[in-house]
Amino acid sequence: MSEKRRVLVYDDRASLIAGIADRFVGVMTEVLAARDEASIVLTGGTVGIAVLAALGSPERVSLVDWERVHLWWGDERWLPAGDAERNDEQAREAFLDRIGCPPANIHRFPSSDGPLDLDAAARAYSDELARASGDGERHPAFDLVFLGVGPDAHIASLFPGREEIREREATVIPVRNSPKPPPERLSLTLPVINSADRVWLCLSGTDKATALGLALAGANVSEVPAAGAEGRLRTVFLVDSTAAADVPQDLLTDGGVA
Ligand SMILES: O=C(O)[C@H](O)[C@@H](O)[C@H](O)[C@H](O)COP(=O)(O)O
Repeated sequence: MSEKRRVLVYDDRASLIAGIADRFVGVMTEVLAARDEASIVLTGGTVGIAVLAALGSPERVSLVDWERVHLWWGDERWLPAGDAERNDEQAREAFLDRIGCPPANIHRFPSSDGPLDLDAAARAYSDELARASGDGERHPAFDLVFLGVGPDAHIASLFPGREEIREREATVIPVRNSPKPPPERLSLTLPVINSADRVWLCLSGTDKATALGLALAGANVSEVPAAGAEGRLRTVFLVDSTAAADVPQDLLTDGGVA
C-alpha cells in the first residue's frame, strides 16, 4: 500500500465512526495550525451523517475551530429546502446547529423549491465554487473530501455506467434518473473531488465489501466510480471489518496517517 493510499480497518461500525471523527479532528488541527481557513466537502449517506453526529458530540464539538472552516457538499438531493432527505438538512440535524460555523461558510446546494431549475442550480453552485476560490481558480483548494460509497461503488452522485462519472469539464453537474432516490440530484464531478488534498472513502457493512474490493483492485472507473477517487496527498479508505471481508490482506493496513 503506498503512503498516498491506505486502507484503515476498524472492528465495527461504531469504532469506524468514532475513528473517522477522531482522525478528522487531527487533520483539522494540523490544517488550521498552518492556515487561516480550511475547506471541507461533506457527504450524505448513513456513514457520512453518523460521522457528523460524532463531530457534533459533546466530547468533540469544541475540538475544531469551526469558525475558520468552510463546508461544502459533494452532492445533494434535488428536494425543497429543509426536506429531511436533503444531505444539508441531515447535516444540520447531525451537527451544524451545534458547531458554530458561520452561516456564510456553509455552502448549501440550491433547493428544488427555489427560483432555479436543476441545470441552473448546477451552474449556480459551480459559480459559487469559483467565487470562493479567491484566486481565479474554478473551486477552492479543498483540504478534505468525505465520500460515502454505495453498494454499486458510486461516490457522491456519480453512478457506475453513467455519463456523469466521465465528466471532466464541468465542476458541478445535474443528475437525472439516479439509481439511488431521489431521482434528481446535483454532484461535484470527479476532477473536483480529486483536486482535494485528502479524499476519504467511508464504508461500513457487508453490502460494501464487493465495492471496496473492486475499488482497491483498480477496477475501471466508469464501472467502479470509487476506484477513481484519489486525493492529491492522501486517499484513505476507512472501513469496518465487514466491509473489508473481501479485501486481500496485503491491501489492508492498520493505523498510519490519514
Ligand atoms: O446523497 C447520497 O446518498 C450520498 O451522497 C451518497 O453518495 C452516499 O454517501 C452513498 O450512497 C453511501 O451511503 P451509505 O453510507 O448510507 O451507504
